[in-house]
Amino acid sequence: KAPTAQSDPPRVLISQLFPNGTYPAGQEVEYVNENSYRTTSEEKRHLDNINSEFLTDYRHAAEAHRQTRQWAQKFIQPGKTLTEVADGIEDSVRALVGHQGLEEGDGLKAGMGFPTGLSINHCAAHYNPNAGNKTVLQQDDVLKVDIGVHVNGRIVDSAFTLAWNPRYDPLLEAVKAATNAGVKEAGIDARLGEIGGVIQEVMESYEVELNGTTYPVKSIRNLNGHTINHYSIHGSKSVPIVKTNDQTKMEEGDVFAIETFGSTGNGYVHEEGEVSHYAKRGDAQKVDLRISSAKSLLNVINKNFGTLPFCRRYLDRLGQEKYLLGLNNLVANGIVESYPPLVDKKGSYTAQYEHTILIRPTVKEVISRGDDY
Ligand SMILES: O=S(=O)(c1cccs1)N(Cc1ccc(F)cc1)Cc1ncn[nH]1
Ligand SMILES: [Mn+2]
Ligand SMILES: [Mn+2]
Ligand SMILES: [Mn+2]
Repeated sequence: KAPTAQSDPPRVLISQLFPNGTYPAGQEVEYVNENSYRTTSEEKRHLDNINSEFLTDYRHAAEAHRQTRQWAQKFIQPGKTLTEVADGIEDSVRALVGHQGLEEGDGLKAGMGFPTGLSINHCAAHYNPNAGNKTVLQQDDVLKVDIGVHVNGRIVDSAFTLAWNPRYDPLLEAVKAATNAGVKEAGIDARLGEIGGVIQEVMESYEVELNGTTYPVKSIRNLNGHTINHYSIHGSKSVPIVKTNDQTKMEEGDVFAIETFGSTGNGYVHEEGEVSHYAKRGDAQKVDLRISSAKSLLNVINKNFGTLPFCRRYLDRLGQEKYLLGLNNLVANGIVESYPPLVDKKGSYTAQYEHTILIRPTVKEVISRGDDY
């Protein structure tokens, strides 16, 4: 008899839990003021209906995201290694969307949208444990869990923060509230700089006391939300998390990742440490590669990831060995972009919350909304 509930760890296909192929909608929020006509407009509803595959794939990926993260929120505890956490999350996502990603091209059908972000304390983003990493989660750590799930290239990019010492609660509350304020402000014709101002206002109304010193929570001013395109995790528009005079407006059909970061440090990150995250550039021009290992590696990247970001562990699981020289050559040639860890100052603590929202013709849909965040 087909299972009707998710297992622990999650291994039941989402498509099995929703057999008639209709997946749960995210949080749908009506547009307001001069855009309120869109709720009932025939033309806008038509535009929505001809986009039904897009919507189905997005809702499919979002349900896999929610079920994986709700398991992860219980599984992730001090004493676990980052490798165990990354493997647990990625095994679940791939099982739920039905693609292990081991045959050529399988990972392009559905699977991880990008490397699982597992960034600790002053590290805010783009950290994933490379092979041999022995890092064990500690009681006083602040861990950002940033999970990407895609179905047919429709990427859900959503993140949350875990901490086990209650002293960090105000930091996590600040960032959760700031992200929700940004999500609320978003909509058709919303100006990106204005959204940044709303986010910063909420974020910086909090403070956190650590070891007898009170720190104001700062928005990390050089991190931002972004548009998401088909098989592409970062599009042209960036959503600032501090006030700017960017008058660019959100438009019908856009997909945005609204992500905010709070910090007890400088409120500014720089690139530092060993790289795990890579992605083939969308605009990579043809280059005749001299190093054969670079040639064969580019082949593997094209067949398994396309322009989806990947990490070293994803190459390891495909059986690739001694690929670093080739990988660094692809980076040096501008064919592959590297994304080093992004860190604030040593000793500081950073937190992140992120949602993916669809600016649909008729309604704003917070596709990654769950009852957890
Ligand atoms: O910082 S980004 O590079 C960016 C690009 C333009 C505006 S923000 N980045 C996109 C990305 C890049 C590489 C990845 F492996 C995964 C994602 C934001 C992000 N990282 C995690 N979640 N969201
Ligand atoms: Mn498959
Ligand atoms: Mn993310
Ligand atoms: Mn993002």
